[in-house]
Amino acid sequence: MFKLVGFLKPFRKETIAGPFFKLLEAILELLLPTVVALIVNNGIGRGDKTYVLQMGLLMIGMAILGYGCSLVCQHYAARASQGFGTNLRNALFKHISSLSYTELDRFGTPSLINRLTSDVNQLQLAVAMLIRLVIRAPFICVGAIIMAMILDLKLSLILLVAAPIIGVILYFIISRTAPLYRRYQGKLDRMGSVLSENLTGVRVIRAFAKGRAEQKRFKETSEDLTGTAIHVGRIAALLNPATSLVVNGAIILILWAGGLHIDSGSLSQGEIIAFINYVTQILLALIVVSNLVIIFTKAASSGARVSEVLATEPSIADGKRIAGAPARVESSKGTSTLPADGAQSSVTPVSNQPAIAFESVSFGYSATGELALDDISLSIAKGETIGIIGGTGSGKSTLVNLIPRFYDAVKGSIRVNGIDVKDYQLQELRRLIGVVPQKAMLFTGTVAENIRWGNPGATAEEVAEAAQTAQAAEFITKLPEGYNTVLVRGGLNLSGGQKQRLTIARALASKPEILILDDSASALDYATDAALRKGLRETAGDKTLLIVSQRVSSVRHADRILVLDDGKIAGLGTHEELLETCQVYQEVCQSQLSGEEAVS
Ligand SMILES: Nc1ncnc2c1ncn2[C@@H]1O[C@H](COP(=O)(O)OP(=O)(O)OP(=O)(O)O)[C@@H](O)[C@H]1O
Repeated sequence: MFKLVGFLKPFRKETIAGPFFKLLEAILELLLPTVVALIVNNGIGRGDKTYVLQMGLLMIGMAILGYGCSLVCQHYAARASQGFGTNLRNALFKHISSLSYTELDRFGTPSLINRLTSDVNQLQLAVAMLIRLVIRAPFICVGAIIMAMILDLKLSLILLVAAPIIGVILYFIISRTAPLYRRYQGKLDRMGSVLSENLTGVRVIRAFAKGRAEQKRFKETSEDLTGTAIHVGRIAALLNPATSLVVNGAIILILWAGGLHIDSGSLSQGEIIAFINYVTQILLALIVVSNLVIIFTKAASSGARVSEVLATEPSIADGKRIAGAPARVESSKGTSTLPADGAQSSVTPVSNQPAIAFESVSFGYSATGELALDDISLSIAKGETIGIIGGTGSGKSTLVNLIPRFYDAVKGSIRVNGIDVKDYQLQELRRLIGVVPQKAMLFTGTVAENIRWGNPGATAEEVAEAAQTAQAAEFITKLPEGYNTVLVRGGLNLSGGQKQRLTIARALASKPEILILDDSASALDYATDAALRKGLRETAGDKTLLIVSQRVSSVRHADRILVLDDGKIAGLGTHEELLETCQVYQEVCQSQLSGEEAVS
């Protein structure tokens, strides 16, 4: 939590000067009732108009000066809070970008969005209040009590009794609202999650006519959130009336006791007016303090949520190997050295080293849960095309996600070009691998910009070539502006198959050594899928290709096919070999291909 204070460092001047000017304003405000008392006693009481005029002008001067001070403070508070918010948001975003899928899965997207937006906003507001009011309100409270004590010590004892009562009220409210604010933020995350599911899955919801059910689910989540907000609001709402009650009670007592003092001549009329003015100032300041308490209680829970993300260390960090430095590779045939050759890729394959090697790899998504991959050993030669097939949930995506270290294996090791993936700099490793995920994801921008995304230096010819291989060139040329057509919001204006082909073109344009297609041609018709595989084969060169698919037709022409079943290897070989030896593969083929197709 204290780490967050560091984000205020660049605004040291504002955080010191802001409260200083506010303090000047508060001093002027504290002096005003005394000036009023002087006007009443020395001016009005004695009928001295000149005195009243002079002191009146002094009051106006003090008010203008106070206003000026307040404006300067406001300016500093705005600069510091906005700057703090921007820096914190940027740092949080950068940190979130560095987290691995494991941490991102743990927090969940809606919660991270809430932490980046509403929690940072809450902290930003707290900073503004910190500069504008945190010093001023208590200063006015204490100052007004001191001024009142100077005026009449005995009368001010009433205030000294009222102060601890207010302290108890504040403690009662804070101790009850703080946990509720945390619960409220959690429920806000839950509502974000329901909202996000509904917006992204709107087509499915409509197709299944689940609109009503989803509206009901959203209403329930929303009402749950509202219930907590009302509950916490009810407790927090006690603060102002309770404080007012105590202070007004004190005012009544002061008026009663003050009246007696005036009668006895120990207090003047001007002084009692000043005294009541001070008590009113205390009341107003206490109302501000009460609201500050609510703002800071909320900010404390937001701060804890933001700090939790910032304190989360990415479980997947860069390896020891410095990008560009030669790497030592241990193999059964001895140790060789990988030369460093600059930014593009410092990893030069060592002869006889497989492009990818899994050695007794196991993986589970949670430390205690089931294994999604169990003891996988596999070696893929450079330039080889491997098809990966298996039922849903058999571990196909999990297996390929371990290669670019989206997740880390819990047991065993994975080597790329003979080097443990954990030894690579992440950027270097991921530059070697092009991944086309199951869900096509494009960005706002032109078609060409999207294809160039992984390789901004790609020439127009390279972009066209990648599109051609991905079977995207034809539909791109038919778009209104061809390669300059702007894709809106993740490619909303494209069909599922078109989006998939563009994501494949994007991966190809970055010229990876290893290309992983994770069920990324599922929306293509059989003819286009076949043309895509032909294009990939013709242009592959020594590129290693991993094709994950549910369709036998997509993998049957691969050099070898890996069959996964419940996280384990059920078979590995050519289509023909597996038809002979692997029962799982036979069953998949039987369910998809006619007898003739299967053996042809
Ligand atoms: N992010 C995740 N968190 C927890 N469990 C997961 C996660 N992703 C996948 N799993 C689980 O891991 C197992 C393997 O999933 P995986 O996505 O690798 O299967 P798959 O063979 O690619 O399936 P499909 O063909 O349906 O995409 C499944 O049991 C799945 O429920």
